[in-house]
Amino acid sequence: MSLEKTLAAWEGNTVPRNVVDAILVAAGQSRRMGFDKLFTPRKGKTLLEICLRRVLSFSALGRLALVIPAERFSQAAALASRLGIEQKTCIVPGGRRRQDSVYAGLNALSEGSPFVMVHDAARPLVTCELIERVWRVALEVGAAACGLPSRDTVKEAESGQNWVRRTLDRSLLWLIQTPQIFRREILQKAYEALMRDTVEVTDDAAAVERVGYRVQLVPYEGWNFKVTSPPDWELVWSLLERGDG
Ligand SMILES: Nc1ccn([C@@H]2O[C@H](COP(=O)(O)OP(=O)(O)OP(=O)(O)O)[C@@H](O)[C@H]2O)c(=O)n1
Ligand SMILES: C[C@](O)(CO)[C@H](O)COP(=O)(O)O
Repeated sequence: MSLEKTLAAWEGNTVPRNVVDAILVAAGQSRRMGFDKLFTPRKGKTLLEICLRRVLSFSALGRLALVIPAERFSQAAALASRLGIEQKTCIVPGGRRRQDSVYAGLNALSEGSPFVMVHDAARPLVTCELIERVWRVALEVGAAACGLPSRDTVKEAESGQNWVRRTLDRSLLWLIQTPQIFRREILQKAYEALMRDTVEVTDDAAAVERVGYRVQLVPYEGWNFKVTSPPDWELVWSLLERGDG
């Protein structure tokens, strides 16, 4: 569906279909966790499956690039088949850095829907409502990222040391998360430049910012943390098992 038709459908309160392609990055090495946090099952479920099901509940979803470690191909293919999403899904081997994995996903989805969402599979508590909120903003302004306004005081330290250099104005600081949604051409341009310039970024919005686009932040206070180290593993499963996540 074209951008114009998408906007018209949205204004007419019809939920448009197939307008946001998604890149779900799941090709990290889980070094801080110490075991593969996305593919290791607990009571028969993996965080990857939980996250994927939540992304699939977004009704505007088009195609999906599932970016995984190459050696997990058969597991990912079995999951896609169990969920009945083989037609809409490309399973893509990831790269060394997160940005290489996103770029691999983007290339696999070339010439698709007018918007592309990037989401970390390591944030399995994402909800359909959150994705919709981010998308509404992206639809309006072209580039949107979910985040949490800082609730703590944030200090900058001396490089490599624990001495405080200064205290930052926290009213301006956000902790950035995914999902992040962009007009396709914006993300494409940003990633082409990133790869050409051999620059490293830690999120997709940073790639977009550096080629001159403005990204609007979407505040979210719900659970959407990145499952990174062992305490997060316990927390995420207890939230899921209690039905709170
Ligand atoms: N080369 C990479 C690195 C990260 N990711 C994905 O990007 C998300 C955010 O990364 P993080 O949770 O920090 O995962 P890891 O890279 O696996 O963690 P670590 O740095 O501890 O190894 C995760 O869904 C991860 O699978 C990826 O697809 N490809
Ligand atoms: C994209 C991200 O989730 C934003 O918080 C985060 O930066 C990814 O972390 P990584 O350490 O770069 O994998």
